Amino acid sequence: MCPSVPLPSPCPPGILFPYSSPQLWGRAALQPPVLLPTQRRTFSNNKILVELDTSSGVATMKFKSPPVNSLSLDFLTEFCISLEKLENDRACRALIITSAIPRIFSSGLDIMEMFGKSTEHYAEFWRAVQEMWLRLYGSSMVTVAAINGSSPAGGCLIALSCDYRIMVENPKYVIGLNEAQLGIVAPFWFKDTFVNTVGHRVAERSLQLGLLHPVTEAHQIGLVDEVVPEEKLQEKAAAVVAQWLALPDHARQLTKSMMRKAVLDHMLAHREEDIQNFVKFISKDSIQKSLSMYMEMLKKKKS
Ligand SMILES: CCCCC/C=C\CCCC/C=C/C(=O)SCCNC(=O)CCNC(=O)[C@H](O)C(C)(C)COP(=O)(O)OP(=O)(O)OC[C@H]1O[C@@H](n2cnc3c(N)ncnc32)[C@H](O)[C@@H]1OP(=O)(O)O
Repeated sequence: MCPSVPLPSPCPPGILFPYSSPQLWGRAALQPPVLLPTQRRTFSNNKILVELDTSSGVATMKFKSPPVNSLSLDFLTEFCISLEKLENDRACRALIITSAIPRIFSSGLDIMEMFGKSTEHYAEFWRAVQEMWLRLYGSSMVTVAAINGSSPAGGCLIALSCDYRIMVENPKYVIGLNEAQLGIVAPFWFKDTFVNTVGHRVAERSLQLGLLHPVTEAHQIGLVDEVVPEEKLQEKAAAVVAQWLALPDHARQLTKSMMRKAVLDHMLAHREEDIQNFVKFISKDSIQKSLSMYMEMLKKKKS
């Protein structure tokens, strides 16, 4: 597996020698020595911007879907395509997810995708939500959420699915699984992801009350790992990634898989049933009414 490569000393600049240091362990290190003409690769669509620094193996993904980065079917599709590209890119070992929209990380699932649509549409939408979670929670990359704004429900799920969460210190920002406040229910795999992060008791109370936690409280309950001033966010995220990348990828990845496997397997085993449950639940008149009232409330809040 591990080729023994004679290392010149010092290494010529711009040339990557596999296994030369812990920082080079992993997918990037499995490649033969290569010249690095450019160190940055960028790809973008109208919802998401991704920049991969091929020298460090770290990609930064920025959500840029105004007004609030809501997770529409289009957004989820672009998100999954971006994740797949990075996962299959041997030069990429870590991903930082953040937002380009001021004050909002993501407003969660796009409520309009769950309102007044056909059962076929609900099924397609829910499959896309599942796919996003399966890819992110099951990612072999180091994943860090750099949360620079509010992050309710599906937005919180994205953060929870990462390996580490850093949130900007701002009394106006909130994060949590607030589904109960909308008159809907977080599905079992949202709940499992939450429980795996904050523990059963905290999750039970927070979910039943549909709480959106201010940043300091989110830190206290372990929903976010660190709180930093806005201007330190990217620097902190890079430092955390460097710490996690200092370990050999295979050991970290196998450990991650061991910790998350039961929850991922459970969802995969019940995927079709979960879609049917979602479609049945969301199509109910009472649920449609709750969503409609919630959207009204959001609009009234503005005026
Ligand atoms: C028992 C079996 C169960 C099986 C499973 C069944 C159940 C289903 C589970 C579904 C899980 C759902 C997960 C979700 O993610 S639901 C979405 C939850 N999200 C929210 O509650 C956030 C709502 N939004 C806000 O609180 C605020 O908008 C804000 C994000 C804090 C931003 O505030 P602000 O900057 O003041 O902006 P506005 O409120 O003025 O919003 C701007 C426009 O964006 C629209 N908007 C906001 N959020 C959403 C959204 N999530 N989806 C769609 N649209 C959204 C808002 O209405 C404004 O639109 P307008 O300009 O046209 O008025």
